[in-house]
Amino acid sequence: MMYMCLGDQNFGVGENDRRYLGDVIMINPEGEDLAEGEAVPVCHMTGGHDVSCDDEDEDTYAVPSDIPFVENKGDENEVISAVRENDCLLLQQLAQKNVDFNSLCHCQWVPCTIRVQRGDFSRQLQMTGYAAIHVAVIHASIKTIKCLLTGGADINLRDSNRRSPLQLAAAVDRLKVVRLLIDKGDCDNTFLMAVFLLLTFHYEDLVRTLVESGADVNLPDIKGTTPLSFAVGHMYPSSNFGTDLTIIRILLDAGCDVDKSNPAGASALMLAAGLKLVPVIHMLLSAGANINKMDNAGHNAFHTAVAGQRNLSAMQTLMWNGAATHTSNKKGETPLDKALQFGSISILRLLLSADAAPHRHDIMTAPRIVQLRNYLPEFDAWLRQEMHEPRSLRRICHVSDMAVISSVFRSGLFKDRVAIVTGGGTGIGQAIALELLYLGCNVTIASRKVDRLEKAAKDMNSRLAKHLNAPLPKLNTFLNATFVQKKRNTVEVHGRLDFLVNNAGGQFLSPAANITLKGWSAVIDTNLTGTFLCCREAYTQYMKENGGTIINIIADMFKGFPLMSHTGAARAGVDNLTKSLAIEWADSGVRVNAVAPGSSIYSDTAAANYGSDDIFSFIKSRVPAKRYGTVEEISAAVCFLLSPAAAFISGETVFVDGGGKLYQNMLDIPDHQRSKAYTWENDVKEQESSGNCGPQSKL
Ligand SMILES: CCCCCCC/C=C/C(=O)SCCNC(=O)CCNC(=O)[C@H](O)C(C)(C)COP(=O)(O)OP(=O)(O)OC[C@H]1O[C@@H](n2cnc3c(N)ncnc32)[C@H](O)[C@@H]1OP(=O)(O)O
Ligand SMILES: NC(=O)C1=CN([C@@H]2O[C@H](COP(=O)(O)OP(=O)(O)OC[C@H]3O[C@@H](n4cnc5c(N)ncnc54)[C@H](OP(=O)(O)O)[C@@H]3O)[C@@H](O)[C@H]2O)C=CC1
Repeated sequence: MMYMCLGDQNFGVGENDRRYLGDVIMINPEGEDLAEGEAVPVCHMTGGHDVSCDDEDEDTYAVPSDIPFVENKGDENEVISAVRENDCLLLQQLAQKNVDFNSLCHCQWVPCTIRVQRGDFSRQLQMTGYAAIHVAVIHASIKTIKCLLTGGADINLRDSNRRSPLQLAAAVDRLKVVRLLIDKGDCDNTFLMAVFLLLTFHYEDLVRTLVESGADVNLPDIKGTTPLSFAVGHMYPSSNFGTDLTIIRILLDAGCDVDKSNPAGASALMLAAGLKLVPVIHMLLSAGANINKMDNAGHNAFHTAVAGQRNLSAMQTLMWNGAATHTSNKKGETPLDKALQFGSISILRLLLSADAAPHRHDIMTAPRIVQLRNYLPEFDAWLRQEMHEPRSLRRICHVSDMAVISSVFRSGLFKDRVAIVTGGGTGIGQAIALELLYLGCNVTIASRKVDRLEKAAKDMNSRLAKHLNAPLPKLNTFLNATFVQKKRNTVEVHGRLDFLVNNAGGQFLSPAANITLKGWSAVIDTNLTGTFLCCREAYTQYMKENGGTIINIIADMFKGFPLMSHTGAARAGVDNLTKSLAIEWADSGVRVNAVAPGSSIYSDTAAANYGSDDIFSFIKSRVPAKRYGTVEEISAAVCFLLSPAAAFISGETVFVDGGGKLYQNMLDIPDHQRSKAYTWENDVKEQESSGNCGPQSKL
């Protein structure tokens, strides 16, 4: 099988990539890593040729002189020879004689390579099996090309590498020829070609113009490749930023069918998963891509990510978004089977942590795993433990299910006090509300969903009745139409407000680049503005005159919060607000503190917010304690800070995170070469290339 070389980057093409990429692959400028079986160039022309044709006048004879000629004169036909000579007269005569302008040269081909340099780009092009039109778009003048087309040359004719004239013209950077061919409008799926041009030369305007003029953005090429999968298939794994993502955005906005498959049944999401394009995966999922769509062989995107190996970040992203992690392909193989074949410890860890390995019986004895166990005693010990430890998150959740209630604090500690716990109907907030009630406090829980609040209140009351050997404190629920309204109501009901626990909050996972203004505002309003309003009302309505204690639940965003930038910003705001209020309101006897749970406090509702438990299993591996935190552990810290034992603590943030903040960041950064070192040598070179106009500020 021949592979077509269009670009300048190296995908490290594996079997899996080939299946999806068809006959299009990238190679690096040195031409390394060519696919196995590819023709070896015997004539290798190199050189820094700037072949831009911007000064080419279409009616002149101008042909970029520095494009190396395709060196193959074997048995080229007379049409090709005329093209090489730019002999329009001869071409006209041949046309009159009805000579076929479209015959491919089938001779003893000597494949040869043209290497073209344009700015930082370098690409090479292997020529085999071409016709006059292919030679023309590389070597001939515009006039000759027009002659050829008038004489019947097919504008869409593919060379034996299936390249169209338009692709070739683009590959050697003959911009005027590109424009001529596009203007002719006959090119096969011009839109797909335009996407190629955008990828290669950043011709964004061209794509936008075509979209505006109603191009069919879903039209596949003759091999069934759609513009979207073409774009995704040509991206480089570190394409986190910049134009590459712009392309996907343009295509999606233009109405590309996000799930359209190629003939192998593969969707753009599968390609992105196989190529480790995490930001692209996010974009496609946000655009509604079917995460569990299968190709003809029964693989879904998760299979593809596993098959791509070293694709942990892609696998994690898919897992967090609810991908099925243990379905079988048509051969009956699951992702775990692949991991066992590869003997990949990291993939195995990931699958086990996510309970994606139901066929455990064969893990210990899989040949590659046996080898690894023999070589790596630590791995062997870890695996043995994994095999014997119950791992289901559900089971962990049941442990924390608060069927019983207890507290390390003395009973009656908060007797007759009054608290508001926002978000008190679920997870952490419910645990705080329950412990406060258990310690004698009257509590109002508030949130958005009235049915949830009422169910929670009923449940909490019945549990308290079983476990509290004292009169039940009051438990109210309040549906917060606005935070302000909620506070008024509570103050009226109990006549006092000793404690405010701002626990309500949340967010959704998303790369920052994809967060809409509405989404950003929703998270900032809920977590930062909502907390501020609650604090303000508690203070102005009651605590200013009577004192009180406020606890703000934030999050461990102190190393940044990648994929949760909105909440990171909001919670950092609350962290600072806590300090400001602690000082401003100190003279009213108000203490204000924050509690920062690590990102590992499991509750059903928290997990449901992310569509699955996977995010929590992943996080566990990044917590020094190597376990989930419990809602009781957060509640205990809150009760301590509310208690007199913390009377001298204000403006503080207490981390309850198993040491997580000292350990790893949640996001692995893919390998990349986008960080350019500053050295004096580079600095001098840069000055020289910019015309040496003296020292320039870098700011
Ligand atoms: C590396 C990762 C580490 C992860 C660590 C995890 C640690 C943290 C754990 C926790 O915090 S657990 C607590 C989880 N619980 C919650 O998050 C509570 C529920 N959450 C929400 O209700 C929402 O997330 C909310 C946005 C905070 C509040 O939503 P609100 O009701 O005010 O607005 P909506 O009408 O629902 O949405 C408005 C707007 O926001 C955008 N948006 C909302 N959800 C998503 C989403 N899942 N994906 C993308 N965008 C979303 C969207 O623009 C919405 O507008 P419309 O499009 O609906 O018009
Ligand atoms: N679990 C964890 O690992 C971590 C949690 N946190 C934070 O701890 C707090 C509690 O989370 P957790 O218990 O785990 O998750 P939950 O999803 O169970 O809790 C979120 C609560 O907030 C309420 N809520 C959300 N938005 C609003 C709103 N706009 N107005 C009023 N109430 C709202 C929800 O109720 P309703 O839907 O009825 O409105 C729900 O009761 C949250 O702020 C969370 O972000 C921080 C770090 C880690």
